[in-house]
Amino acid sequence: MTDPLPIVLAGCGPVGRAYADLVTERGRQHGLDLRVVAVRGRDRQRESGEWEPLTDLPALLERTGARVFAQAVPSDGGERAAREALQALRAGAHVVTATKSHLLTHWSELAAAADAAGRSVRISGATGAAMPAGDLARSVLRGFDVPEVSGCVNGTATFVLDRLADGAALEEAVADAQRAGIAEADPGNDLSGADAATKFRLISALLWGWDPATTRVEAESIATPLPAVPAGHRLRQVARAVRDEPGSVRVVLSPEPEASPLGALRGPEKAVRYDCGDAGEITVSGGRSSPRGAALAMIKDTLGAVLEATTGFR
Ligand SMILES: NC(=O)C1=CN([C@@H]2O[C@H](COP(=O)(O)OP(=O)(O)OC[C@H]3O[C@@H](n4cnc5c(N)ncnc54)[C@H](OP(=O)(O)O)[C@@H]3O)[C@@H](O)[C@H]2O)C=CC1
Ligand SMILES: N[C@@H](CC=O)C(=O)O
Repeated sequence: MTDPLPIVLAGCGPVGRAYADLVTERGRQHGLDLRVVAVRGRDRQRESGEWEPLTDLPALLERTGARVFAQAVPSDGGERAAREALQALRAGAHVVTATKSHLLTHWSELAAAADAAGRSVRISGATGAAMPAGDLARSVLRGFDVPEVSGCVNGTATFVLDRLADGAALEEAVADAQRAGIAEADPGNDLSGADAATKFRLISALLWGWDPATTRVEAESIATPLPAVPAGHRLRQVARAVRDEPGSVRVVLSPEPEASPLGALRGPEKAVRYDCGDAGEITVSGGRSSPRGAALAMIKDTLGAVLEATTGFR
């Protein structure tokens, strides 16, 4: 077993709690002594015992000797997520995040801070929960010269489209997705394609170095009545980016053959298909779309950040 590896965790909602519950046990399986030494909420934090008022993050990171800063705070565009991730990198901690919004706005700044500090930013939890689509884009397909990537990365959309095809009303299908813990409390970004576009802006950044802040999005919303679908096909919310059309992500409702990787998805399943040119097509699918799935993705990233000598987003 290694020396203790202290972790400061921001966010104790469903994802943060599942991460805190599992990270020590999963670390031990790999010979690492991972310990969450402090948890931070909106206005409060807990080091040991009682919750206390929130203090300055850099001082907390220094006092605890944190090696990892794990983020599972709302993807609501607030400036605090970006500020704290930058503070953590400058303090010498790796950043592992399921939070998406600051990655869209501060990608370049985070990459520069991570490279300067020799630390990683790992974002699997933000690019499809437990499905390792981000890992393929980040490192696994290196050298394959990928010209195109497409996929269904919003579990709510796949679930809702199938329920609508079976005759359910939109409100009923969305309520079912919320009860199943897939749809957000405000499902607007799930239905409009904005969440799928966000994940593809991040995947394209990992794959081709595009800056998510300047990536343009065109997205088609799920709304009834749905377009007609040929026999043997299922309607899917498909996100797509093409290497030779830099800085552009499209999300469309597309009929996919039932036997194809995207048409065959069921419930909240997700899949990403990488066209790898001469290496052929590679599709990754599955992985739980849930708070526990996102927490496990963060744990995988924590182990990767600590065990692998990479810096920045790659
Ligand atoms: N749920 C899922 O399946 C998935 C979620 N994600 C992402 O994971 C993140 C966490 O999601 P979830 O666990 O549902 O939690 P929430 O997004 O509901 O966040 C709740 C936690 O964040 C804390 N919080 C609220 N505002 C801030 C802030 N400004 N700074 C720091 N902490 C804050 C709250 O503190 P307090 O307790 O004090 O109120 C609470 O502990 C989100 O960004 C989400 O998009 C990613 C993939 C899948
Ligand atoms: N609401 C999202 C959850 C994860 O990002 C989805 O439906 O995929």
